[in-house]
Amino acid sequence: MRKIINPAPQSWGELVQRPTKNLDELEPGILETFRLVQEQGDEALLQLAQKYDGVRLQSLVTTEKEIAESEAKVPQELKEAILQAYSNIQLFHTQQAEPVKQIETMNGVNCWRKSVAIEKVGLYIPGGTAPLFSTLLMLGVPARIAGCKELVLCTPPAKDGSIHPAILYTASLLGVNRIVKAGGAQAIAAMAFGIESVPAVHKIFGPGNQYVTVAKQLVSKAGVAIDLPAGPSEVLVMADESANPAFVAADLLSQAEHGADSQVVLLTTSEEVLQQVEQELETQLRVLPRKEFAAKALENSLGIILGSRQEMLAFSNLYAPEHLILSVSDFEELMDGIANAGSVFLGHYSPESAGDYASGTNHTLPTNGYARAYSGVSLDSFVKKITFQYITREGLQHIGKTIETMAEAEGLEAHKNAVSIRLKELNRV
Ligand SMILES: NC(=O)c1ccc[n+]([C@@H]2O[C@H](COP(=O)([O-])OP(=O)(O)OC[C@H]3O[C@@H](n4cnc5c(N)ncnc54)[C@H](O)[C@@H]3O)[C@@H](O)[C@H]2O)c1
Ligand SMILES: N[C@H](CO)Cc1c[nH]c[nH+]1
Ligand SMILES: [Zn+2]
Repeated sequence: MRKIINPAPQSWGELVQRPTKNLDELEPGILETFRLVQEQGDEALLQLAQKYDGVRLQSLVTTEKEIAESEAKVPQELKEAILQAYSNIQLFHTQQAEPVKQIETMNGVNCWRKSVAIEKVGLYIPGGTAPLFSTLLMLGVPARIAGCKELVLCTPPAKDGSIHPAILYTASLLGVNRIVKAGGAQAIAAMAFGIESVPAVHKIFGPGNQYVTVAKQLVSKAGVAIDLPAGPSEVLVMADESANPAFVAADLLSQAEHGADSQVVLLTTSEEVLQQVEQELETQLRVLPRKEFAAKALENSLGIILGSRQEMLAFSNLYAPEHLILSVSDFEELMDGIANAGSVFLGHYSPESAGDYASGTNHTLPTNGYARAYSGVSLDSFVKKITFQYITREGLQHIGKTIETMAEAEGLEAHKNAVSIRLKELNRV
């Protein structure tokens, strides 16, 4: 972790840059993958599974038999945990449904807006280095609440060609329609363009590594909707003297272990806290199974001492972290000043892992500073909001002149006439 003491505000812009490769560097390789998928369909996915996942697949689509057999491979304790998380995520996301509210803007002019499900959605579930079945809950539960009809899932296969049983078990709970053994940019291309084994979808969801995230951004330029750029995980912790260094280190490592390209940031006003957290990082890292990933991510990470709580808040807002933990006393004082963050964890007993798995909030969140403008996945992500209007005869007489005047001023005579022709008829009656 790079240690920085009281950096001048002019240098903050550079400090908030993430260690990930930029779009220009990744784009040529990913466009080549798109070309292969568009030209060769299934065959390209089979070849790329061999190249990137080290597996020679017989078939891309998971069979009913594989799905049925997975049930017995998931321990009872894990099934119960998945069901508990499912229930909390369902409760939290169900509350996001907007009631249809009809507004009469003028007498007889009635307007309303209704959420209508996106029919075909593609769910990318990361699996390159860990089988993130929790992500399937985060995407599948709101998709089902919204009423999406067709759920297509893509996830990279293991070396033996299988999909992790917990992913298959969760997919069964959600009634996923098709489970495809494909990861990376090729999976995103397949869901965007459609190939023999993978139907084209209307919107692609889900987090992933840099390749997956850039691939999603590129298909969105080609007209397929995506949820948001949700790339390598990150967390920023603000810690004061009240923080427990062991808790802070554990939270930092929880996101560092996702991958070498993750970044974690500690902001503190106390040199002593920074030292203690560094010691804890060393101790906890030693016994971590994924220490290679975490150690690499820590090399790209920052420990920054700032002059005040307000400075910490200002830096955090500029950084716009995916996850923000306020490990400070009186977090209430800072809370309202948060302008940019994907998801916020308050106090000393709200570990980030709670949001990753089971508290109910969504863990598919904007990274790389996109939290300045994007929200994480929610029920809204799975619907279009369609507006309706019903204007009565009386209503048209009230609003007609306004429309005619504006249309005329824009020089759009046909627009004006669509009103005038009706008003003439109404005035005859
Ligand atoms: N922001 C969020 O909401 C969120 C949520 C969960 C996970 N994540 C992130 O998702 C990521 C998961 O990454 P992962 O790698 O474990 O799984 P992944 O499924 O995202 O990526 C694996 C695929 O990447 C492709 N790939 C690997 N190396 C490649 C290369 N050199 N060139 C081209 N393609 C290559 C392969 O096709 C492979 O199947 C992590 O970075 C994690 O932090 C983010
Ligand atoms: N922290 C990840 C989002 O950045 C989500 C996740 C899934 N499993 C564990 N963590
Ligand atoms: Zn996580």
